[in-house]
Amino acid sequence: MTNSDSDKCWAECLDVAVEVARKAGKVVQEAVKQEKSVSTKSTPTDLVTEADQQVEELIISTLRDRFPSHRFIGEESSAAGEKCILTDSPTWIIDPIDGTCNFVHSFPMVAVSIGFAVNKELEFGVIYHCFDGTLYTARKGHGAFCNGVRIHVSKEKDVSKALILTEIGAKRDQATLNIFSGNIMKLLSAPAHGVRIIGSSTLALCLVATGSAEAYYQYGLHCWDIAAAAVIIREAGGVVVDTSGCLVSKCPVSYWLVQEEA
Ligand SMILES: O=P(O)(O)O[C@H]1[C@H](O)[C@@H](O)[C@H](O)[C@H](O)[C@@H]1O
Ligand SMILES: [Mg+2]
Ligand SMILES: [Mg+2]
Repeated sequence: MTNSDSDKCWAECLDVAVEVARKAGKVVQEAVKQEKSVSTKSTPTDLVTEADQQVEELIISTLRDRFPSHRFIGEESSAAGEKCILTDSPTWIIDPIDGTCNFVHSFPMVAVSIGFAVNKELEFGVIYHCFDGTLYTARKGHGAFCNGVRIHVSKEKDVSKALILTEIGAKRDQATLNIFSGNIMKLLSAPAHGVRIIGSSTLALCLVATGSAEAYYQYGLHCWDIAAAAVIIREAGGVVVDTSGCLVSKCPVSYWLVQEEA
């Protein structure tokens, strides 16, 4: 496939991703009003609902019909035991409901996140805010957008003039809580203008991409939380780094314990 052919192809995939994200977002909008059947995964605070599973099934089946040769990595498929295998094949990396705890409580910070990688490089990301319909998109080399308007990260470099976003994640053991609270104390003593936890890593990362906050950090994020957002952050002029401060240049999925096919 020539460069211009693949360029056209991934552009078409992005259009389909936007269509599917909106469709899935509408299902979430309806589901949030219904009675929810809530269960837990890795810890008592790692919630999952039937809606998470149904929305992921809707996204993957729609995309698989359109692109039968593509591969899929989904949060709930992974929870059901499917291995996350990243190869050079076109791969969709999906978080059907990001902010499940918020969804359960009808707290209005819930998103559908669809990332897309080829040759282990992230090509584009789509994040749809299920409550207010805001759509964040970005394609490698083509900029990042919020509802079609170009977005850019904040220019602020001084932590004492920064608003920082983070998430605790699902672990609540004492060691994790000590690290988490210790980091917040350090930031508040900097003193950062503020630290915020909104309960959706993808929407938090989109707020960084729009310049509404200076940084986001979290230990233990999954690839489906960050795949789409990484493209949006980079195309908005930001960087994605690992805990040692090194740039995560390849697709984070290959970075995070994803067994590469032998
Ligand atoms: O499970 P979902 O898809 O809701 O994603 C959330 C993660 O589970 C949290 O660990 C993480 O802290 C973030 O809240 C992230 O949005
Ligand atoms: Mg998530
Ligand atoms: Mg999720």
